Amino acid sequence: MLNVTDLRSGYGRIPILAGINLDVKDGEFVGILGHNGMGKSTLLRTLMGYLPVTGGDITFDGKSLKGLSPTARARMGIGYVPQGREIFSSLSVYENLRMGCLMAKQAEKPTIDSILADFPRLERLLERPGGALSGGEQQLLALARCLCGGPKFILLDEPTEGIQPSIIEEMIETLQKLGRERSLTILLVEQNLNFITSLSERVLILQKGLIIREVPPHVAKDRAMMEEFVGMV
Ligand SMILES: Nc1ncnc2c1ncn2[C@@H]1O[C@H](COP(=O)(O)OP(=O)(O)OP(=O)(O)O)[C@@H](O)[C@H]1O
Repeated sequence: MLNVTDLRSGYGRIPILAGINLDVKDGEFVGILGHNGMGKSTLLRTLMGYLPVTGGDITFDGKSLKGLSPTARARMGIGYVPQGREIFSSLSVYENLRMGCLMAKQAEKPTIDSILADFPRLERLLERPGGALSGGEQQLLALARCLCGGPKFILLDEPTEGIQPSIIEEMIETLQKLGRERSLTILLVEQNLNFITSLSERVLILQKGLIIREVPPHVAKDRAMMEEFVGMV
């Protein structure tokens, strides 16, 4: 589905991604683990087209994404939930979901009804302004809004940041269910070991703009092994 070869990108003349190689197959959940500042968000922004590729290539379903706008990539079926959620805080939960449908030209009511069936917590908050939700509820809304666009592949940037543990568990269950029911493929970047290992079939370690190794989830789950092998925890 996604194939990334020797990908380079950065901000102006500052290089951040230094040659990323990565494959994500149809239906896979792949996690990328890395400390602050290692380039996780930069990778997702580059895959979505918000940052220019300065070297290498990205192909999605066999087509190169180079030079395509974020909107064109969204139309190809790539969804993006950025770090910090970026929901519309003055619009209600329902209006936020409508925006997700509008941007993707999806039929509104059936799409929202079907998404809400997987997000019972949001169903109780439909009239509330997005800005009046808790951090975890906003994260669920950002994910639900992204799903309104009908993506087949989702880029998820640190969904657990600043979120209480009970909602993290709910998010894990929701994503597992969505993966099964909607045959989604997910590339997730995170610092939360429990979240990433609960969801990912493979965990890749990103350090200084490079994927330095792949670890199976059972190794990533083991804090002592992670400390010893990767210097991560
Ligand atoms: N707009 C920007 N202009 C210049 N440098 C930036 C910009 N955004 C990020 N950087 C730098 O790029 C590097 C990688 O940042 P990035 O946000 O990709 O890291 P990250 O792994 O996602 O970290 P975090 O978990 O803190 O979000 C950092 O050194 C950061 O300071």
